[in-house]
Amino acid sequence: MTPSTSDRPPAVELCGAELAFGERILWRDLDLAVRPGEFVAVLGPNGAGKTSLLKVLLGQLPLSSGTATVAGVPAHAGSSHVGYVPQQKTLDEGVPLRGRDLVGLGVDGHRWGTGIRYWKTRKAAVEAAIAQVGAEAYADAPVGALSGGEQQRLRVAQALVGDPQVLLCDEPLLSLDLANQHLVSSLIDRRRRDHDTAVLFVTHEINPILPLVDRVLYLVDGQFRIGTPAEVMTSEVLSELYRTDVEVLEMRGRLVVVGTGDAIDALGSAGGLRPGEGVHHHHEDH
Ligand SMILES: Nc1ncnc2c1ncn2[C@@H]1O[C@H](COP(=O)(O)OP(=O)(O)OP(=O)(O)O)[C@@H](O)[C@H]1O
Repeated sequence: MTPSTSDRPPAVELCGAELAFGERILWRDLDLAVRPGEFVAVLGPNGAGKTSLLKVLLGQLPLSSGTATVAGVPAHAGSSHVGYVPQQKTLDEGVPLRGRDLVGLGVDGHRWGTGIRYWKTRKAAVEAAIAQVGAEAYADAPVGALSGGEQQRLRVAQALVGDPQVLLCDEPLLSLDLANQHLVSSLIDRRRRDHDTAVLFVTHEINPILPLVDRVLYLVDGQFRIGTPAEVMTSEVLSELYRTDVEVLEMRGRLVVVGTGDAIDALGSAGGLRPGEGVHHHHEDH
């Protein structure tokens, strides 16, 4: 980290944050300051409140107490400083959108004036975002005809088109093959390195992004830990969080977590690892 990075205000800041639904507290006393350009992985089992955390930062869910600040202002819906990359979902063949139309949906042009000037700036921003993800070759194809990986690259472009200071990613690698997982995560990594965009990356599987992760926020049943992967992804810390014996094994640069009761165990211990598997909690589609 350069000194100039630490001098700047955090890209995302949660202070004493609590989120509860009725009696049920998802998390409380959460303090987290994400630096510009920092890559934070948000991990935890189903229902821990990972997606809800992103919703708070997107201004779609209010905190029960505490504050959430994004790019220096309270989290609010429609912020042009925030880009959002959702899960990969296959778009129907019949969807009458071209790649560049999908990217254009990410434009929030109120900053760009009106009339001709608006359209010129908009077009340039869409082109730049398409170039950032290397999608020029299929930007004019109907999105329904594109592969899952190509669609997901366009969704990253859609998230980048507004030149965000913060990128919120909700399992963006889900159902992508290994090559596309690598491609999409490299795009996100390059964005934060080139533009100092902070990244919050919700995932059930840390291995595909492990080399990129600066810090981990691990949420389990109201408890959480924040630290580097080496600090958090240990048998001791995860056993404390899950309140049961959990073992973290390192195998050829990948982490395997055994004992959480999640499907992670089946993947980690039954029959050995296949490529692309590792720390992998059970996942249901939303
Ligand atoms: N608006 C709401 N009202 C009541 N309960 C909610 C609401 N939104 C989410 N929840 C509950 O909060 C819990 C956390 O949901 P969330 O989607 O944040 O979990 P998650 O960690 O992202 O889980 P997953 O890994 O399954 O995606 C869930 O039990 C969910 O049912």
